[in-house]
Amino acid sequence: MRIDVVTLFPDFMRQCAAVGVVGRAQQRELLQVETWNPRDYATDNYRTVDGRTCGGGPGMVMLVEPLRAALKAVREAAPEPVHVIYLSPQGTRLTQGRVEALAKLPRIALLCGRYEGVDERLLAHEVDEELSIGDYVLSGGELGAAVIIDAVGRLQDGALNDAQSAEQDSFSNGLLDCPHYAKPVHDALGDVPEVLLSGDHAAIRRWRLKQSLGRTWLRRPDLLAQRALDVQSRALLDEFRREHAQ
Ligand SMILES: CN1CCN(C(=O)c2nonc2N)CC1
Repeated sequence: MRIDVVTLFPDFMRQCAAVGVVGRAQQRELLQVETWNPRDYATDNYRTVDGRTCGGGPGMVMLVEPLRAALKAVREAAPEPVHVIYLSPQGTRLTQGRVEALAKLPRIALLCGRYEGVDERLLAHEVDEELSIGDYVLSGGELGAAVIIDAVGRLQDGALNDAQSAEQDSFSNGLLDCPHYAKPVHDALGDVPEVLLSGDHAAIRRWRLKQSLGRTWLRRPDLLAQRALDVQSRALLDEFRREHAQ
């Protein structure tokens, strides 16, 4: 998969994509991340990329032309069609389901706005999707782009080793993750739950599912409402609720 990032801070984005699982995915050529700076497509000697907002008011707006020229270069850089995403609080909230769909595409481009944002005409004609990483205001789209690069990059086949992919499965079923423990088994802070030391893999799977269901019920009931539970999950959640009520 190829991800092209249009950003005024290419070094920052390259560093974000160079570490950990995503960095390894790039080394293994499972993922390619390229950056494009709109300043390189500005038409004046000052490499201007922003202008005063029409109608007055504070702040500046990113100009159409440098971004349009940068996106043209992105599209021409490889043959596959590009799905262009603009990061913005006005976008659809990013979910794991959307991440999994994006991870299957051959290419995406991430447009990172700064200042007050991007001229609406550019968004209307060049952007396929607006996505938000949350209901808060950042200084630019780069952190949202980094989130997408990480979440999508780690899903590329071969990016995660077997142990890590287990962790991913526990969330991708729409539930919060279960608790995790490492050594020592007994610690001043408490003990590791007995079932995890039992070697009974069926019991461990049940315990982890029960904890995920219970945590989701307690912390994110909205996620649970979106999800049909099978007979076993319903029974495990009822058990958790009874124990929690005591
Ligand atoms: C112009 N710029 C404003 C700030 N911004 C965000 O707050 C944001 N991006 O993705 N989710 C978000 N929330 C990115 C775009």
